[in-house]
This record gives sequence, structure tokens and C-alpha cells, in this order.
Amino acid sequence: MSESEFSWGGRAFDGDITGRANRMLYILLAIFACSGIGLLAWGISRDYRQTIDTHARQLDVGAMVAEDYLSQALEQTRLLLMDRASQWEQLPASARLGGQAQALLKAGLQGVPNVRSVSLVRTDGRVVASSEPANLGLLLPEAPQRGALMWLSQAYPGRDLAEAGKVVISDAPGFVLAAMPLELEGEQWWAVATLSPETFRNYFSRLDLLGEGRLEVYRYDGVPLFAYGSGQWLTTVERQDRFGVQLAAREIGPAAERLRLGEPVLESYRAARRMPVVVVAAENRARVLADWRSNLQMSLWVFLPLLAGLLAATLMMVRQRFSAIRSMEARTQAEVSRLAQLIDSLPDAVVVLGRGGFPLHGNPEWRRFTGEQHDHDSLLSLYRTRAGDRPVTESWLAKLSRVLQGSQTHAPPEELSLFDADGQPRVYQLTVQRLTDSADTVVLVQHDLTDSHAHAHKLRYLSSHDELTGLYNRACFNELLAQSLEHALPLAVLFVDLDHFKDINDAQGHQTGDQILIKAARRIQQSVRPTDIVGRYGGDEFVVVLSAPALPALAERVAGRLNQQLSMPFEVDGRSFQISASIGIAHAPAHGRILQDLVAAADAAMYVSKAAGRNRATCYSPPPLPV
Ligand SMILES: Nc1nc2c(ncn2[C@@H]2O[C@H](COP(=O)(O)OP(=O)(O)OP(=O)(O)O)[C@@H](O)[C@H]2O)c(=O)[nH]1
Repeated sequence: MSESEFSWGGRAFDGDITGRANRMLYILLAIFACSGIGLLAWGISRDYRQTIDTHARQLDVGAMVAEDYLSQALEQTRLLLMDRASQWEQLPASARLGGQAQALLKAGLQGVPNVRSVSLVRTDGRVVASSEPANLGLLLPEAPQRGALMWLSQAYPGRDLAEAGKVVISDAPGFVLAAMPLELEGEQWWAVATLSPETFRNYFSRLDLLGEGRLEVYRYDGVPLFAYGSGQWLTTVERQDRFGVQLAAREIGPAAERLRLGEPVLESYRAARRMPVVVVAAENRARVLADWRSNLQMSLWVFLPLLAGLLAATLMMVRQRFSAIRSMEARTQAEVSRLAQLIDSLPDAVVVLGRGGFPLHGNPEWRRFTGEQHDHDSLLSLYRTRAGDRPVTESWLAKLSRVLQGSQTHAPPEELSLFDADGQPRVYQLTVQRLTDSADTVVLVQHDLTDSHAHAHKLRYLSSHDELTGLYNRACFNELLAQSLEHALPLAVLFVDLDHFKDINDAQGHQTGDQILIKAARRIQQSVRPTDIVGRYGGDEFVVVLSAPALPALAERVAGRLNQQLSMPFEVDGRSFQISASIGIAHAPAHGRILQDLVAAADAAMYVSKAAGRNRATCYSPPPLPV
């Protein structure tokens, strides 16, 4: 398990957080940028549509007004001409071509705002009578035809307009508005009304809906009749969409509308009611778009720096946030690394378990215990195969499972006999603790008690045994004797002191003396029952407690055996030494019920043996009571 995979508190520090966060940042910025660009594009296209729509609506209104105006003018003129014609016919023949006719025509114009003049024209175009004297004698070459066209449009077939590019309008200001055929004195005449251009101009100049646009009026076959734009009469027009004229001539309104829906056009077509003309309201599309573009550029100059500023501010904020995350992550990583080092430096085997007991991190001691076996499924089976005491191990595994499942926060320290990876029996103290800040993380600590147990055992042994002979030392012997005095009466105490042992020490050295002491202790031990207590009381002094029931005869027999055993030669380093022992015997409760009394009695009896010549045993005789 590498440190980079180390998980703490359920959170994995796999070094990829910054990478993921970066990806998130890029995605966010991309979304932000796309949204900005999308919004910009949407705004631009909306503005474009609005610009086109606004102009198209203006053109529609202009065309509609012009068409309405022309229709009204035509209606009024038609009524006027009909009235003039009936009056004309009532005039005597002599008056028809004189000043009276002139006056009649002139009078007829009063109160009719749209008509500039009314004239009588022969079929060759010569004006023979007119409300304007200046017109008399003039030739209006096309006037009758135009007038007739207005009344009888179907009589004039449409011209192919494909050839027409720039069309010159020759008689724009004074064009003929309407003409009416008359039959006078067997001849064909025309009553012709011409439009008053001033009226027209005044009318349309008040109409500033068009802005830079223009109004054009075409005959049904596409011949331009007049055009008005930028406050003046135009003598030429660019015919860009001649097809529209033909279309509008056949179908009023909807055709032009369809044309407009298909592609944003800056021309509007209307066929005048009851009048064989087409009104076109047009505007230079390139100029409109140029205006729109310059407005757009101005908006962009304002908007783009704002967007760039916003983007830069966002970037800066995000960068700051990232550096904060990165430094926090580095700190956390360092913390985790320190914790891992701390765990690794512990003398105990420590393993951090994740969800379901998955080992997330084990220190070197743990790895030594497992023998580098990391399969988390085998955690429980690992303990089972290493169990020194199966039932105890199973009971502990049940506790471990409860902690891992979350039903317990910890399991109290417990000692378990387990075999280590080398198969050596050892004793461990196991502690399991769930981390308080994590629902999934459990720490298992395995403290090796084997050495301390052995040490404690040795200490216990040393505190109760004589180091040289292995017999109980005086303190332990006293304790055991005291216990026996309470529970195991009657008993006997034998005090054994080697004779002239000092001589051996002095002559052979302490090492030889030690060997003899060891062998003497062993002989004493072997001369009594295992239930008897043998201790070393001092340098060459030994004590034996013969457990109950120890009758006097038994004590003397044992003492005799001891004398015999100890007087047998001792072999040390190939040399033979002969010693003996003096023994004192005391009985409890006869010679005392407490330890001190009894030992003192045996000791006294031993001195009696010494005094009697050594190598013998003497039973304690209490001194005679004073008389
Ligand atoms: N080698 C050895 N000698 C010891 C040890 N402990 C005590 N001694 C010696 O044992 C001797 C005991 O001598 P004593 O009991 O005073 O006298 P003794 O020579 O035995 O003579 P008696 O007791 O009167 O027969 C001393 O010389 C001690 O130094 C020990 O652990 N090892």
C-alpha cells in the first residue's frame, strides 16, 4: 500500500483533486465563454432582425400611405373629370374651344387639391384646352396612353423588365394622373388631369417614416411613373427587384409580405386600389446594414471590454480559489504524510482499516506481522490461522466485526496468543478504535507483550528464587512457610547448614564453592517430595518445610537422608570434595505457630548439631522452664 493511496477519514488523497478541479474550471470557463459568445451572437442577430423589421415596417407604412394617397387622388380626379365632361357636353359648340372652356376647366380645379391641371387633348397629344394656359398647344406624347393605362390596365401587356437597370424618369413632376376618353363632335378626345407635385411632395415630406428611403410608383408593366425621395423628385431609380413589381401587380400585399418573410427585403410593394400602378417603398439595404454595423461596433466597443473585464475578474477569483485549495491540499497531504510517518514509527503493529475492514495503511510492524499479506478478505482468516487460543481469538474477532460494522465504537484492549509470521508464539494486546470524525475508519493497534511478559516472569522468578541454586529465596520461603502455617499443620522445618564450607571457599575459590552449593541444593531438592518447600536461607544455609502431615519420625528420616546425601562426595571440575551438613528440626505447632519462632527453633537445633560434632540432625528441645 503506497502512501499516495493512503486514505484518512474516508477521503482519498490520490493527488488528483487539483487535476479534477482544473478540469472543472476549464469546463466552467468554457460554459461561461460559450454563454457570453452565445448571448453576444443572440443579441447581434436579434438587433439585426429588429433593424430589418423596423425598416421593413416603416417601408410598409410608407407604401400603404402612398397607395392610399394615390387612390384618393385618383378617385377625386375621376369624379372631377366626369363632372367636367358632363359640363363640357352641355356647353354650346362655339364655347367649347374658347375662353369659357378655359374658365370651366380652371373652375373645376378649385377645391381639388391633388390635380394641378385639367386639359383636353387630341389623340395626337396636342393640348387644345387646359386649365393652365401654358399647356395650350403642348404635345403630351404619351399622356393619353398613360391616362388610358390608368383606367384600363389590362390593355397594356407587361414589359419584360429584365433589361431595365437604371431607369430614367422623364416627366416625374408633371405626370399625368388620370385621363378619360371623350367623344366630341365625332372625334376622340382625352380629358387629362395632371397631378400637382407640390401636393404630393407636401404630403410625403410630412411622412418621415421613410428616413433615407424613397417612394417609387410604377406602371403595371414596370415602367416607372415617378419617384420621390430625400425630399425631392428623383429622375432616376435603381430597379433592383423588378420581379417584385410584377408580383405586387398581380397579388396585392400578401405577395410582398411573402417576399419579405422569405428574405429580409428593404422594399415594400403595393398595388394601388382601383389604379393600375404599383407603389414601391424602398430603402438602400446596404446603407441600413452599414448603419447597423457601425452601431454594433460601438456596442461591441462597450460590451467587449466589459466582458473581458468580467472574464478576467472571474479568472482571477478562480485562480485564487485554486491556489487556496492547492495549499490546503498540500497542508493536508503533509499532515497525512506526518500521520503516516508517525504510525510507521510506532513500535506497535498499527493498521488503519477502511470501509468493510479494508486495510488502508499498515505500518512496517503490521506488515511484518502479516508477512506482507494485504488481502483484506483474509483479515479475519489471518487471525484465525494465527490463533494460539481459538475460542479467545474468535470472541475477539466478534468484537472486531462489531466495531467494523459500526455497532460499537471500540473494543477494549485484550490479550491474545497469536503466532507471528515466523510461526513463533507471541502474546499481543489488541485495541480497536473507530475514529470519531469518520464513520468508516477504524484503527487497530497490536501491541506485542511477549517480551514484557517474559521479563515480568523473570522478575517474578528472581524476586522469589535464589539466583545461584534456583531454590526459593528467604523472602519467598518465609511467605510460603507462613501460608503453610495457616493451612497445613502439622509440619516440620529442617534447617540445614553446611559444615566448614568456608574452608572450601578459602582453599578452592568461590567458583568451586558455588558449584558445590548448586549440587548440594539439587541433592536436598531431590531428597524431599515435590510438595515440600526447599529454600536457601543464607550463604550455606538451606531450609526445608515438610508439608503436612509431617510427623516427627518422618522429619528425622528426611534429615538422615539429607545428611547421607550431602556427605557424599561432590565432583567439581574433575575433583572430588567431601562435605557434611548440620541439621536442626523444629515442629509446628509443637515448637511454634509462627514463622519466626519455628525458624529460630530449627536454627537453634542446628547449632546443637554443630556443637555435637556436625554431620548430624537434632530435633529442637525447648530449654527447660526456669524453676
Ligand atoms: N562460594 C560461595 N560461598 C558462600 C556463598 N554464600 C556464603 N558463602 C560462604 O560460606 C561460608 C559460610 O561460613 P560459615 O557458615 O560462617 O562457617 P563454616 O565455614 O561453614 O563453618 P561452620 O558453619 O561453623 O561449620 C562463608 O565463607 C561465606 O563466605 C556463596 O553464595 N557462594
